Amino acid sequence: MSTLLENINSPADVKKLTMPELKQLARELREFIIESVSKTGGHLSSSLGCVELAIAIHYVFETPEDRLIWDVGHQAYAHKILTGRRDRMLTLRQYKGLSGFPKRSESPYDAFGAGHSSTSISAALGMAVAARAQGKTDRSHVAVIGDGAMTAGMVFEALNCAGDMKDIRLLVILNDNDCSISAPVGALNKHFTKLMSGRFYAQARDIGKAIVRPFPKLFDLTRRAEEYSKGMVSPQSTLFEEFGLNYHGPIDGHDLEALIPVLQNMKALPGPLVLHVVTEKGRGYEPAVHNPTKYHGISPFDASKGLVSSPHAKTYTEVFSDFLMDIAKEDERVVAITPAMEEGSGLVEFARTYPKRFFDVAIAEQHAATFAAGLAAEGLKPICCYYSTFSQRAFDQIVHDVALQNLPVLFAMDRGGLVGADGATHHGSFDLSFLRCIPNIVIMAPSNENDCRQMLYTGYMLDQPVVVRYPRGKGPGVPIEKQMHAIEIGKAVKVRSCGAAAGRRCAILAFGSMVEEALQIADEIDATVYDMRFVKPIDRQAVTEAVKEHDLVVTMEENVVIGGAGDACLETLASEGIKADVLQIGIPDRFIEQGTQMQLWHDCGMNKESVLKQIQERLKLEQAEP
Ligand SMILES: Cc1ncc(C[n+]2csc(CCOP(=O)(O)OP(=O)(O)O)c2C)c(N)n1
Ligand SMILES: CC(=O)[C@@H](O)[C@H](O)COP(=O)(O)O
Ligand SMILES: [Mg+2]
Repeated sequence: MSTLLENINSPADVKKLTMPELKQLARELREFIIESVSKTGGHLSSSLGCVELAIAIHYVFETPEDRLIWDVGHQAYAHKILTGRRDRMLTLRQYKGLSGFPKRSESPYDAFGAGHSSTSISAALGMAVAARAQGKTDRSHVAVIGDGAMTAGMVFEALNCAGDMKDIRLLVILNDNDCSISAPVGALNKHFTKLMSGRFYAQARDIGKAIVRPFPKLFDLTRRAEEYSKGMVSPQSTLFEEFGLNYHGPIDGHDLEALIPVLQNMKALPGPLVLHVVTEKGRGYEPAVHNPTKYHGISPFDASKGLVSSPHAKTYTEVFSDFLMDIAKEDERVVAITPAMEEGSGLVEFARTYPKRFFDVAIAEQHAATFAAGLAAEGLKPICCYYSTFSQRAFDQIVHDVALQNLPVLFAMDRGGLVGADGATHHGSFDLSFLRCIPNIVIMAPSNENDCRQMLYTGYMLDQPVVVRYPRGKGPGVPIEKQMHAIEIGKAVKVRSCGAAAGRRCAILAFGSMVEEALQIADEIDATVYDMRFVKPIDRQAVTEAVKEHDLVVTMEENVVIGGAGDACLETLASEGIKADVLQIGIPDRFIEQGTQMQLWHDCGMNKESVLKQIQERLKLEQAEP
């Protein structure tokens, strides 16, 4: 039987539908998303919550001419499906497939790329100002942003700027599902909760329906919409109004009969506007409604059974989590900070056991670093947990507030390297480069689970800023010593020596996640391998020794080559006046898309076979030289 969804190839097809058909479309979209994400994995709960929003926006606005921006972009699956990408949804987040986020190069309907949160209002404002400058006075600019994403400082920078501009066409849709990845935190959430009080919510629905027909002339419409908004807002002023934006809502974000007329009316209004919609994360899939956090970002699963967890070797995140629990028990000065990544960073048990020593500061990476600096300045032992990619936001705070004052903040830097399906926006490709240049910081990169634990302990013991950087997922599975001990700072370990009979001698200086692969390569060509352990301070002795005793030195790291750990080796050699043949393996100077970690290593020339080939070519070349 042919379904409505099968005949939707663009928003123009959505516009032709009647209200009952639009409702039917919402049901079909949900079924499709559940079925499709169960095969590909992805951000299920958030996308299920945005089905009606996507339908209503495409029904009312003239996308792609009207600009639509999804904040973070993890909730945009319905948008992707409605804008001609239904047939490719099974390639979502796969190598060379559809991105899990909106992406300008993927579709003209993706007005702005995303992945990191809280950028949508700034970008939409920029577009609105550009439209004004170009005389495109009819063009609308819509930013859809979640209650979680609203907590980031950047949003307030954007609102501060927007509220002062009355002659632009900007509509911010606050998609409030009372949930970030974890439970929402902070004062802003309380403000939203107040606005969601039942009385105003009910009123909004009625008004939304009341103004659906007949459409009044523009002037009347504007006046009525203004009155309507005044009637809807709570007696106390909303934060948005204080910023100078015209606030409407809250309304039911699953009620197409309310959403569509309200959006139609707001489309006609000038100036910066906010529409507050209330949605349910995971809507339509009971396990996700019941546990939206668990179903926020998921691997493929059996939709009939839901997610089933199976026993597995410890991930680096779990190793960190165990360390944190052990050290927190010993030292009550230990506190942990996360910018909204409690689950992903392995902090659930700590938060439950030590609620007063746990700080989810919402999506506020910058604040997290300076907050940690303040805690450290007063003698606490803050452990600040970042995903590498999100720590990019905190660069100045790490430099100016932590490192410059040499404060003992331990940064647990998770997801260092290529993360897989989230792709270009989420790879932890740059941290070694941008952290290594900061004075006072010690940077360690474990090559296995036990080193990770001991390095975290070493970092905790030091009286200065420390980064322990580890990858997403599992390590090689070595036994983990319960006993913790500090390791020698700046000391590499030679983990394999090439045999006396080796011809052209090769040494691999490997960092973190690349050590295991370096050992496999070394077995094939009989090479020496150093587990460098420290990116800063680099083990100068190991680097010079490797060069003196070998014909070729190879550096291997899961970071961009530019400015990375390999460059630290080259700088050492240059400062000693030593010339050497060094082959640098790492992430090349381009953005890497999504795929499995293995596919991406291959793509970057970092997998075993490609590295072997590069080494062999270099060794042959050397041999050929007189
Ligand atoms: C800068 C940054 N920090 C952290 C994240 C991880 N992250 C992705 S979605 C999300 C929660 C967003 O909550 P909300 O905006 O309310 O969207 P919902 O999933 O509830 O629809 C977080 C913390 C991110 N994408 N970007
Ligand atoms: C959308 C977003 O930024 C997060 O949900 C991210 O996808 C989580 O990644 P992990 O799966 O590595 O925790
Ligand atoms: Mg939310």
